[in-house]
Amino acid sequence: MLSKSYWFPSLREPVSYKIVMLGLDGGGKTAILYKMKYKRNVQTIPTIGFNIETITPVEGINFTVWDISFQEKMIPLWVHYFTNTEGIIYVVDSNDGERLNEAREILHRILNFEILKEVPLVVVANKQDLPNAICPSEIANVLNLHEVRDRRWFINGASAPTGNGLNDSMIAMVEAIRK
Ligand SMILES: Nc1nc2c(ncn2[C@@H]2O[C@H](COP(=O)(O)OP(=O)(O)OP(=O)(O)O)[C@@H](O)[C@H]2O)c(=O)[nH]1
Ligand SMILES: [Mg+2]
Repeated sequence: MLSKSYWFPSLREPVSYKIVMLGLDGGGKTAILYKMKYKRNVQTIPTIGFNIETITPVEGINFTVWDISFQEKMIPLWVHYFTNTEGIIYVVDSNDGERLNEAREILHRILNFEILKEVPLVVVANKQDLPNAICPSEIANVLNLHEVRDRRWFINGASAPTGNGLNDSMIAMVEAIRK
C-alpha cells in the first residue's frame, strides 16, 4: 500500500537543521543570507550580534541559518550559539587576499571547538563576481582545507549579488549532513 505521505507530500513535516554561518567581518554572510531568503540584493550594514533566517535549500529540508557577526573578542562566547549545530558555513571574501591568513586562523579556531567536532563544513569563496577574486581551489590551499580530516568539507565559489554558487553551496551542505 502506498503511504499517505506519497499522496500528500506537502503534509510531510520538513526536516530542519541548524546551520551556523561564520567568517570575517565584511565577507558577505548577511548579503548571502538575505539573497537566499528573499532572492533580492539587500544593502547590508555590519551585523551586531546575529541574524536568524529559515531557508529551504531543497523541498522537505529547512535550514535555520544563524548568521553570526565577527568580532575576535567574541569568539569564546560563540560556544553558546553552537549547541545542536549540524553544519558550518564559512564565508570568505575571495577578493581580500590580505586577510586570507586571518581567515585561516579563525576557521581553524572554529573547527577546534569540541562542540563542533565532526560537524560538516562548507566554505563559500564569496565575491567571485569581482575581477581580482582568488579562485576557490587557491583559497582551499591557503585555508589548509586539505588538512581537515575529521569532518566532511566542501568549498564553492559564490557571489551574493549574482546569486551564483549559493544554491550549490547549500546542496553541498545537505549532502554533507545526510551522508
Ligand atoms: N561584489 C560583491 N560584494 C559583496 C558580495 N557579498 C557581499 N558583498 C558586499 O560586501 C559588504 C559586506 O557584506 P555583509 O554581508 O554585510 O558582510 P558580513 O559578512 O555579514 O559582515 P559582518 O556582519 O560585519 O560580520 C557589503 O557591502 C556587501 O554588499 C559579493 O559576493 N560580491
Ligand atoms: Mg553581517
